[in-house]
Amino acid sequence: MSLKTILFTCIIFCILSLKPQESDKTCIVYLSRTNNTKAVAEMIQQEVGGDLIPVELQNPYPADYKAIVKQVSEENESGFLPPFKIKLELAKYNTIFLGFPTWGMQLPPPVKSFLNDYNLTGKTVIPFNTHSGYGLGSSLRTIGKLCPNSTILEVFSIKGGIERDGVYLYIKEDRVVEVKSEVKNWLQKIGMLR
Ligand SMILES: Cc1cc2nc3c(=O)[nH]c(=O)nc-3n(C[C@H](O)[C@H](O)[C@H](O)COP(=O)(O)O)c2cc1C
Repeated sequence: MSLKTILFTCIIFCILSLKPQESDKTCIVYLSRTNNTKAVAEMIQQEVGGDLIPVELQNPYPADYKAIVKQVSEENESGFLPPFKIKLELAKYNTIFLGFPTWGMQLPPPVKSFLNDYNLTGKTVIPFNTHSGYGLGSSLRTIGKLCPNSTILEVFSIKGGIERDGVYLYIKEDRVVEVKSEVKNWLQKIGMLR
């Protein structure tokens, strides 16, 4: 083998080993009604890359706040899991950021559907959340129960809107800078920054 061929082989080998493998792929699955959780999802994507995957349902929730609160409460009571509009292709992702608002101090029913329908065994799940000031409720315990064979990293949770009081998107203008910095610190802490 000539020196040229050996050099060429070495260069190709180096390029291939630098290319991210299929199993290194990241996605950011998120549920968002008034775009606060979406804003955080986009900040995460800006820092770590990955595919943004919004949760879309076969039957969207009502626009009216009182009506959605009532429906969610009934679904939590009955254990109804709302079906997704399309089947997601998650096999290629090894790291899944999972974003959701707090609904009724619980994990929203569509996120329960997600964890029930998709097998996340062996994957790293990174939860993030927005709420109107009351925190995560029982969400994290439910995530732990529904993905017992995943590695779950530390959650990021921050105040978003207060739809009840007519405050929809709260993560905007000056608050974007603050939240971006908190997102970056969290990503650093959990070892997700390159
Ligand atoms: C049906 C429903 C129930 C909610 N329940 C709670 C709650 O229990 N605790 C809380 O802090 N916020 C609650 N919120 C407020 C949202 O968690 C908060 O506005 C969040 O930032 C919305 O995220 P989004 O803009 O991504 O939809 C609720 C909102 C809705 C629509």
